[in-house]
Order: sequence, then structure tokens, then C-alpha cells
Amino acid sequence: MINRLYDTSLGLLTDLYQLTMAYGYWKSGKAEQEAVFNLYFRKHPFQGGFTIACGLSSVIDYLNEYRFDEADLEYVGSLTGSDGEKLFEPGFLDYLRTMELQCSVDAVPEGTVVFPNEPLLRVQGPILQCQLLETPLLNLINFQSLVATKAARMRLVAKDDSLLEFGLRRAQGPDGGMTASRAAYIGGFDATSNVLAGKLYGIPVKGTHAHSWVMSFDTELESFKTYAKYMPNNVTLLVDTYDSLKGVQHAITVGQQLRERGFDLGAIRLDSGDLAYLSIEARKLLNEAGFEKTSIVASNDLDEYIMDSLKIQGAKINIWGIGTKLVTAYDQPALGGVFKLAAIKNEVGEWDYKLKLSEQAIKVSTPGIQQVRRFKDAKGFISDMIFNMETPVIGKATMVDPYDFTKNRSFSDNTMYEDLLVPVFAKGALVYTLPSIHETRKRVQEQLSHFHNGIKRFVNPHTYPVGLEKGLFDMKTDLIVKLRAAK
Ligand SMILES: Nc1ncnc2c1ncn2[C@@H]1O[C@H](COP(=O)(O)OP(=O)(O)OP(=O)(O)O)[C@@H](O)[C@H]1O
Ligand SMILES: O=P(O)(O)OC[C@H]1O[C@H](OP(=O)(O)OP(=O)(O)O)[C@H](O)[C@@H]1O
Ligand SMILES: O=C(O)c1cccnc1
Repeated sequence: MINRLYDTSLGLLTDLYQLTMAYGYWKSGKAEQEAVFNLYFRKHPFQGGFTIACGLSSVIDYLNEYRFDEADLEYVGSLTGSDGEKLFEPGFLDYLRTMELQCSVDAVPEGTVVFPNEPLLRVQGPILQCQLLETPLLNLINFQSLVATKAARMRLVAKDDSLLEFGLRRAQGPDGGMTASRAAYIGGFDATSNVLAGKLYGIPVKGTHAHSWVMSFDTELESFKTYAKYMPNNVTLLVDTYDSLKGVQHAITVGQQLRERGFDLGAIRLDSGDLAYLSIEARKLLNEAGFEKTSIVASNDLDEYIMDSLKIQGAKINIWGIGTKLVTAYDQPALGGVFKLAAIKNEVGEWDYKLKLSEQAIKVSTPGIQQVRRFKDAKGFISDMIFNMETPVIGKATMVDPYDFTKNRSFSDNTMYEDLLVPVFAKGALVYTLPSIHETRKRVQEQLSHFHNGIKRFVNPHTYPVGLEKGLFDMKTDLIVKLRAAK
């Protein structure tokens, strides 16, 4: 299924309205008009204070293979409108057949901590092409950023404990499972039970055994002994099938036999009951029997809140197995990333800036060829300023709070900063060297370490300051005033 999905051309992985608009651009002679779109979200997921950008690697794979094959074109050519006539002329299908991607894409590297309204991706190129890419780019970035963020939240609670992703069976289909395994690893998990993700993405694979193994034997002890006999170098025993603490005693018996063979009892796993009480009691039993190094794995519908609570209760869990709540991003199953037109080049080669009005200030889009400047001092990151690349900031920079123009801050020209978006495609050609998944995973933790702890708490997190450069703010305000007057 997965291979079939990715072996085929994916040009049609878009919404029909992108194709009908593309057709309209083509018919009206606007197809090649240069446009700029920004991909951003408006609100952090999980009522949190940060988001992890993830999915760029899939975007690169997607754009590298971007095409419409003959079967795609035949299908598109067969689509009809309300009168039963064809929607698209053959000439448009020929246009798609020979179309080569001309877009330039700038993006924040995967694993970067990002905030509402900041472009994660900026796409510049023929408007027809940018338009077709809206849906797949959002599909690739939204879900992976969501899961990477969820995973990063779990990592914050776990601290130095191990985190194992167990979600494949509960994921939203095969692709949901695969991309969640990848995003979870980037967000800070140590390993996955998903063997295909191990093979394709190079994520470490780990696992224990199921209740069915224990149930298939007459006694739990026999099941443990048999498992240890055949896999002595990978023994984690699930102790809760009948009675968790009796299960721990059986695991200790098997651990003693393993030691006689030169191996050891790696871990026990608890998967039901009061995980705080049981882990504390299990730890005592293991320590009393000389198994201080044996780990305690817990699983059972865990999320960052239950983990936090278990830690407060003094649970002796040092490996966490997490599936459903992570891979489905259970408490917020979608990130609302959007892709908005921000500028179009006119006949005389100048940019006409564009914005979408809304009654809600938060939903008014921002025009401009946007870049994000992240200011920092010796202690870490202090503020992000979105600016228009066409009017570069020279000298002192003034940043305005987009929702309260009376609030602004200035940064002298010797304030340290980094600009977040980097070139990924230049006129259709890949110009970016993708870091390994392991480097991207490290980047998340490194990035988080530069932010104030206030943005990382789960309850009423601190709002990290993100503003518009004064010139961009003024340009946006003028445009709003003009558009409201023209309504
Ligand atoms: N000490 C604890 N504090 C907070 N939450 C806990 C604690 N122990 C377990 N939990 C969580 O409470 C939930 C209990 O789930 P549930 O009611 O299904 O119980 P169970 O032990 O799985 O029952 P069963 O024996 O039927 O499998 C799970 O999400 C689990 O992670
Ligand atoms: O609870 P999650 O966070 O989703 O983690 C995955 C769950 O999947 C397994 O249960 P399942 O009942 O499917 O199989 P089992 O017999 O191996 O426990 C495992 O024991 C976990 O409880
Ligand atoms: O290896 C495990 O223990 C495992 C794998 C998948 C789901 N639940 C548990």
C-alpha cells in the first residue's frame, strides 16, 4: 500500500479546486504570473506554547517526483461538469504533461521551533504551480508537525527516560502510521515498534511481547521461560496478564535463570492497573532480588498528562510505551496550517501585495515575501520578527505586535539573530542538503533548550513574542484600510 502510494505519480494528490483554478489561470493567460504563497498556522496545537516544524523531507520527496503521468491525465481528461461536458480541454492536459516545476521554496528546517503566523514554507513561482501545491504541502506539513509537537511534549515530561512509539495499530491508516513514526522520532522518541519505519527511515526498532504470548501457554512462568530461552538477549516480560506483582515474581525467576546463562532480565512491562502503585511495588521486588538494573516499561493509553501525573506520584517507570494518544494526536487531531497568497507580480514587474480580510483580526493574512528573523541574546531566543524581504531591515529593527500596534520593541543592529527560512528549491532545482533524521531529532532538543521554560509548560504557557517589522505592519495596515474601503 505504502509502496504503491509512493511509486505512483502524485500530481493528483490535490483537491479538485486546485485543478479547476489552474485551468482558469491557464485559460485566462495568468498561468505563468509570478506569485508568492506562505504556509503557516494560527494557533499552537494542544493549547501549548510551541510547535515543532516537521515534514520538509516529505515535501522534498514530493516535489522531486512531481509529475502527472498518462493515467493521471486520462483521468483528469475524463472529468465532466454539470452539463456532462468535459471540464478540461486537451490543451490543458498537454500543458500539465510537459509542465516542469519552476517554483522556489524556502522553508524553516525540520525540527525548528515555530510560532503562529510565521511562514514554515514560502513558495514563489508561476501561480498555477503554486496553486496546485497548496493541498499536498499542507497535507505533508500539518500532520507531521502536529505529531512531532506531541512527541516533543512527551519528551519534556520523560526527561532522560526512554520513549517507545507503539502506535502503528491505532494510527490513521498505513501512511498515518508511517509518518507518525517518523515525526515521533524527530520529536524526541527513542525508538518505534514499527518495523517498516525502522527499515525505511533508519529509526531504531524496539519491542516487548503481547498478552497473546502469555495466554498461549498453560502458565505465565512457562511463557516467560520459553521467551527467554529463544531470545535471551532481548527479554522484556509483560507481567500483567493475570496478576502484575505475581508476574514480577515470575519474571525474577526467569531473570535468575538468564543470569546463569550469562544474560540478564532487561525489563518488565506493566500495561494495566495503577501504574504508579504497581511500578513502585515492582521496583521494590526487583531490587530486593538484585535486579536493580532491570527497567520498568509502562504502557496503556498514556499521554503527557498521565506521564506527568505518574511522575508526581513517584512512579518508578523509566521506559514509556506510547501509541494511540501520540500517533493520532488524540486531543487535537489536526493542525490548522493554511497556505495564503501574499503577493503577485504585475505587468511592470512590481509586486502587488495581497491579503485576505476577515472579521477576526487573527484571520487577516499578512502580505509580503516573508522571512522570519529570530533575535537572540546570550541566554537564548528572545523574539521573532516577520519581515518583507523586498524591504530589508537595515540598522535598528522595530517590531510591532500585530494585534496591538501600541506595543512595539526595537532591536539595535548589533542584536544577534538568525533568519529561519532557508532556500530549498530554486526555480524547481533542489539546492538544500537534508540533514539526517538523527540530526533533525537532535535539532529539536537543541532548539527547545534556547527557549524560556515558560513556553514549554502545559498550563497557560507563556506567549513567545512574534511581531511584524514596522514597515510590513504599516504596509499591511494600509492594505487593510484600502480593501475595507473598496468593499
Ligand atoms: N496511577 C495512575 N495515575 C493516573 N493515571 C493512571 C494511573 N495508573 C494508570 N493510569 C491511566 O489510567 C487509565 C486506566 O485505564 P483503564 O480504565 O482502561 O484501566 P486498565 O487498568 O487498563 O483496566 P483493564 O484492567 O481493564 O485493562 C490509563 O490511561 C492509564 O494509563
Ligand atoms: O495504549 P497505547 O498507548 O495505544 O499503546 C499501545 C497498546 O497496544 C497494545 O495493546 P493491545 O491491547 O492492542 O495489545 P496487547 O495484547 O499486546 O496488550 C499495548 O499493550 C499497548 O497497551
Ligand atoms: O512491543 C510492544 O510492547 C508493543 C508494540 C506495539 C504495541 N504495543 C506494544
